[in-house]
Amino acid sequence: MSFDPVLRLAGVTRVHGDGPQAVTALREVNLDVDPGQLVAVMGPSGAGKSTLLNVAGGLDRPTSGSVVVEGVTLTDLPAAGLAALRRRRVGYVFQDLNLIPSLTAAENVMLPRELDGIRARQARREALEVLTEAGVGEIADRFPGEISGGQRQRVAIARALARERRLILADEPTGALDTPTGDEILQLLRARCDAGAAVLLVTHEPRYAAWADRVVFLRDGEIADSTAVSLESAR
Ligand SMILES: Nc1ncnc2c1ncn2[C@@H]1O[C@H](COP(=O)(O)OP(=O)(O)OP(=O)(O)O)[C@@H](O)[C@H]1O
Repeated sequence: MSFDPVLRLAGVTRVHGDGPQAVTALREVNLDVDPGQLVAVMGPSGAGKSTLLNVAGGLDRPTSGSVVVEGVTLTDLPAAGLAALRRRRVGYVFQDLNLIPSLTAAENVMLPRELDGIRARQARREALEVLTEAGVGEIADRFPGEISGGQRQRVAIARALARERRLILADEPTGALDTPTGDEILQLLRARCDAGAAVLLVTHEPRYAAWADRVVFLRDGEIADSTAVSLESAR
């Protein structure tokens, strides 16, 4: 197993827009996330948390600085290479979930694998496995409109965790879930971490940050503080 960071941000600055409207969402951010580490990102609204996640996963490009995922510098990759790397190595859970309404839960989970040329049967087997792990195996053949909000959230988590994605990026994955369900989602992320993945989790909830190994506080696009968590008893 390699001990290099799964994710390395070096001197990352992201300016949205230009001229007088320009907003510096990230300013010279340096951040490493090692295999097995869960890093929580906290900070006030507008601090740059979502921008940080988008840049880390190659959905957005930094204005300057570099982003390296498992030794590959995203900023050097052409668009096609970047898309393939995102599908294979990076799992996302977005606030708005982004499930495709015309596909069943299993098909939503299978889609990125099939885009990578994996046969449907194998992709379905993997999807059922990870949906079961996320506690929603029984609704695999239902459409997003036919399941509850909490179940949709678990399907989105399952999609992010499918196969050996090594970098999981989660933006408020517990959303409006009740506390027990939110705790279960955190348990799933934590288990993936313990199996060697790196997780970057944006959360406003201190109770969820307690599951992290480290909490990074962003303020005005800068890392204002970075604290190791040793609250084993809080989990
Ligand atoms: N596409 C964009 N164009 C212009 N400005 C943007 C864009 N995306 C984000 N911003 C600005 O960049 C700053 C950081 O936004 P970001 O969404 O990263 O913050 P956040 O910490 O995730 O906020 P929240 O907790 O409210 O989701 C904000 O000032 C925001 O208005």
